[in-house]
Amino acid sequence: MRVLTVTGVFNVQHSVDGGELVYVLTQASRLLVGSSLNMPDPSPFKMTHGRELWDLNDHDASFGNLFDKGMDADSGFIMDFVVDKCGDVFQGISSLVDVAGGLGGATQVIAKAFPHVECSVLDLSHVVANAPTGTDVKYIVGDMFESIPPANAVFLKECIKILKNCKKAIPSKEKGGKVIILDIMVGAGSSFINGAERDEQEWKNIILKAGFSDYKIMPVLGVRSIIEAYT
Ligand SMILES: C[S@@+](CC[C@H](N)C(=O)[O-])C[C@H]1O[C@@H](n2cnc3c(N)ncnc32)[C@H](O)[C@@H]1O
Repeated sequence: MRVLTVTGVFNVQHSVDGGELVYVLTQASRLLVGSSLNMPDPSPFKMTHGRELWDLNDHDASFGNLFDKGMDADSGFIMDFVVDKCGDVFQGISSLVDVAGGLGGATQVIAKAFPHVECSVLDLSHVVANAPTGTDVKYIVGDMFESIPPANAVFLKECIKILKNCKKAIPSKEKGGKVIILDIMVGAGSSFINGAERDEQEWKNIILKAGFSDYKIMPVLGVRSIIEAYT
């Protein structure tokens, strides 16, 4: 809700009795609302397609392809800003694996900007099958829940479920190891992931709970930030 408030979809008001915050529609979000505000369960996506998003990607090749290309385009766009504003993050790294990196839109930008970094993408077989060939990026088929190939740095964009696995794949901070997370952050450091909002304190909790000892946050563009986590 905080993301939607910052981006103008809702306004926040205090309730008349001064108690809980109340979210109200803005002129923009009124355009999105039909006759009812009730959100159906199962989700509209599942009702339309018969499966949740991630399920469909695997079962419908043309939909999966479209989704992967969309993510790829978004990664290419945002990574130009990351390299420009937070390029230091990739200095001193010798190898990097982009976990669940899709078609490698982000990794391709990193590989071009930092040719000394040996870059790989880890993703599922049906995604890697469509990955570009003839580039400096290596594509690895694998399951991030099982294991992550060892690298100096692990890169995650919009996929933080497997932080503990990522920690196992990198060396210590002293040896240059880090996990680099690119995700959405709003306002004074809160973020939105798969429907959950996280402010800086919540990020800190997640990172420390995953066993990391320290972290650093750098804003990139709009609501996106880079978060570095160290062992
Ligand atoms: C939201 S997309 C993100 C793609 C890419 N990181 C980006 O931002 O452009 C999620 C990716 O996770 C991959 N994925 C899902 N489950 C996975 C698993 N168990 N192991 C490896 N990759 C997985 C999907 O195939 C998909 O490419």
